Amino acid sequence: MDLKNLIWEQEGRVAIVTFSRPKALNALNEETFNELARVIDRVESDDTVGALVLTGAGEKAFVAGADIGELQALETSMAFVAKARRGQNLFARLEDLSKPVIAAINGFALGGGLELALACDIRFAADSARMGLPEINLGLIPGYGGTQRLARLIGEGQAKMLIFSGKPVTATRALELGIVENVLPAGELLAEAKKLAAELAEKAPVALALAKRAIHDGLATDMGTGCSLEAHCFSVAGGTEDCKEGMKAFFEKRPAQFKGR
Ligand SMILES: C/C=C/C(=O)SCCNC(=O)CCNC(=O)[C@H](O)C(C)(C)COP(=O)(O)OP(=O)(O)OC[C@H]1O[C@@H](n2cnc3c(N)ncnc32)[C@H](O)[C@@H]1OP(=O)(O)O
Repeated sequence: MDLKNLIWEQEGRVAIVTFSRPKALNALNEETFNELARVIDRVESDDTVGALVLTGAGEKAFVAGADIGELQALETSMAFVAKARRGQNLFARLEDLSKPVIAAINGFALGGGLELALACDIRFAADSARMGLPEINLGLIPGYGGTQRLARLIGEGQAKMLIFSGKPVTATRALELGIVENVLPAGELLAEAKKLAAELAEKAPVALALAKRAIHDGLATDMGTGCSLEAHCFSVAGGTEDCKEGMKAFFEKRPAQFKGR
């Protein structure tokens, strides 16, 4: 892909996208948002891609937030609303991808950078990484979904601790809080994230997409409605050729060959 602030690589069925704005610690500007939207379109539509890994260029930062220079240039309250909605809508599209998205947090994930990671399905962090929502120090609050996703992920009190204080936490503390699912030595982070992505990319694509849908949409509703949604996703998966192949492969004691239908 022809990109300036992102680097697109593909290894087998895994797409690896690296945020690369070295002079701004990979901060998210409008141009990067436009490119991320194109990447999301590509991942969703490209059947050769079964999973996506996001990471940051360099050792210092994953993504150090929204571009503060662009925020400083905003002059009206409606401009701030538009800025927030732009990021919220883009991250919602990332979260809505039918394929698994793994964040490999290689360094600072601050503000919009952590909000980006929170819109991913699974977060791996380097043991040297630090993450937080420091917008309060700029007289702002998180604006790309961070107040909503973090509170749902780690609970209201812990989310308030991070958002009110603006203080970053270490990767180890992030693991304790449930912000990340794994912490690894920095030198092993990307390899392990790609390894998991490759494993997930070989699963039955429709079943994996339905599991993601049932979990995500179920959390937005009550248990009864969520279980009803699960039953319908279960039935759709049950009607796929891949389900028939999976069960046939089990009895024939061989690996299943899933085709995504
Ligand atoms: C809705 C979402 C809102 C938001 O996300 S608001 C922004 C939230 N993020 C932050 O507040 C983090 C801002 N960055 C920092 O606090 C620091 O950076 C770090 C702690 C990450 C690293 O500090 P250090 O090691 O001293 O590096 P350095 O000199 O501050 O940064 C290197 C260059 O990167 C630029 N930069 C860093 N973060 C951003 C950013 N978020 N937007 C624009 N530029 C950024 C700096 O200005 C500087 O540039 P130069 O070398 O020209 O002085």
